Amino acid sequence: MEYVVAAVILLVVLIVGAVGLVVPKMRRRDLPPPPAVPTVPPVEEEIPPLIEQAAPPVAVEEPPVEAPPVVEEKPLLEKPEPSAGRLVRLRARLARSQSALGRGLLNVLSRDHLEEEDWEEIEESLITADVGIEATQVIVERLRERVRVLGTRTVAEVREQLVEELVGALEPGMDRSLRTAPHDGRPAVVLVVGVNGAGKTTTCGKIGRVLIGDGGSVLFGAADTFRAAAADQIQTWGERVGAETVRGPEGGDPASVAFDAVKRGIDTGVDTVLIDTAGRLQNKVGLMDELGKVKRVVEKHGPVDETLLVLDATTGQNGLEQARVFTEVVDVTGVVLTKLDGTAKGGIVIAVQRKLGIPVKLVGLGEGPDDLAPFEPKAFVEALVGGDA
Ligand SMILES: Nc1nc2c(ncn2[C@@H]2O[C@H](COP(=O)(O)OP(=O)(O)OP(=O)(O)O)[C@@H](O)[C@H]2O)c(=O)[nH]1
Repeated sequence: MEYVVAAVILLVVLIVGAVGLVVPKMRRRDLPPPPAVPTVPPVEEEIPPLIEQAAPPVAVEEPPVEAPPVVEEKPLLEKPEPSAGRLVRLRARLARSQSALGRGLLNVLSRDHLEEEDWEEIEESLITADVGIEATQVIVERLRERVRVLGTRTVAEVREQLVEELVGALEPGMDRSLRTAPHDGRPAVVLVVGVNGAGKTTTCGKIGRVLIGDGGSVLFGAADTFRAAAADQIQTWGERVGAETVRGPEGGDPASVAFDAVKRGIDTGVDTVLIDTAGRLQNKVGLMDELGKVKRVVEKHGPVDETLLVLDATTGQNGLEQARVFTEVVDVTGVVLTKLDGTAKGGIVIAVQRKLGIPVKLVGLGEGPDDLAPFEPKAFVEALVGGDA
């Protein structure tokens, strides 16, 4: 029995020993291989922030730094030339009239004896230059008389007398000043009227430049609402010299634009409000309705100071008929004769004044922005006749 117990114990010891040897080996085989690289915790990549955080304010007091002045970018403004002496400067623009009228006249006047047909020739020259039949007859009659009575002989003398007669026909005593100065605490109001294409919008812009050139301030009212381009056109003129333009919707009520323009002019304190009107000459009643309303509405602010009629010199005597309609509709206070540079018929100035009884106050002598001059009878006639001034 003792032997059996000892054998069992021996067996148990042997089994335990064998298991103890085998199991650790198996365990070692089951384990995953150790990582090849020793693990370092991954470093997260740093993404730069979109908005840099301002550093926390430092509580150190620093002397105040003056901010640099803000330079506002303004468009370069043009500085129109003053009106004085413009006509003399632009006299060469009357070359076409001068060669047609002046040279012809001086040629006849230089003849030794002025016979009947010479006087007829002089008469013809004046009529061709659009002086008008009536005015021509008066001028020639007076000149003839002077030559006869004074026994004038030299060309220079006859030229001088002719100049005097032409200046006389232009009634140099007429008031040609433009009423554009502010008064009674409000701006002067100028209406610019005339048929389409006469140069009305352009002239309105040029007048604005004349006034600015002479030291005033202006505001434009684009009351020609029938032609969209007219409002753009006048606005461009204004922008070039820093003048504001009040405009309305295309096809809108011209009277309402004119009213708003004058109101704005009063509010901003400009010297003159220039209103460009539409000149559709469909019929007299239509024109009267349109311009009459503009005038009535504007006059709610106070009377219109100046109504300038723009006439195209190249339309000659025909233009005079159209002009007459305007004078019947509105109280025209002055005429602006445009495009005198494009015609040989500069004598139209005399006819216009005589027929309408209204002074020519300004003349257009080109398409340039400053090609508008105050009308001076003596300087104009001298340029027209040419020769020795
Ligand atoms: N040569 C010359 N051209 C001029 C003169 N005045 C105006 N013009 C030209 O005449 C054309 C007509 O001028 P606008 O001012 O548009 O005429 P408008 O009367 O206002 O015409 P609407 O706006 O249609 O009523 C333009 O080409 C001007 O440049 C001038 O004194 N001499």
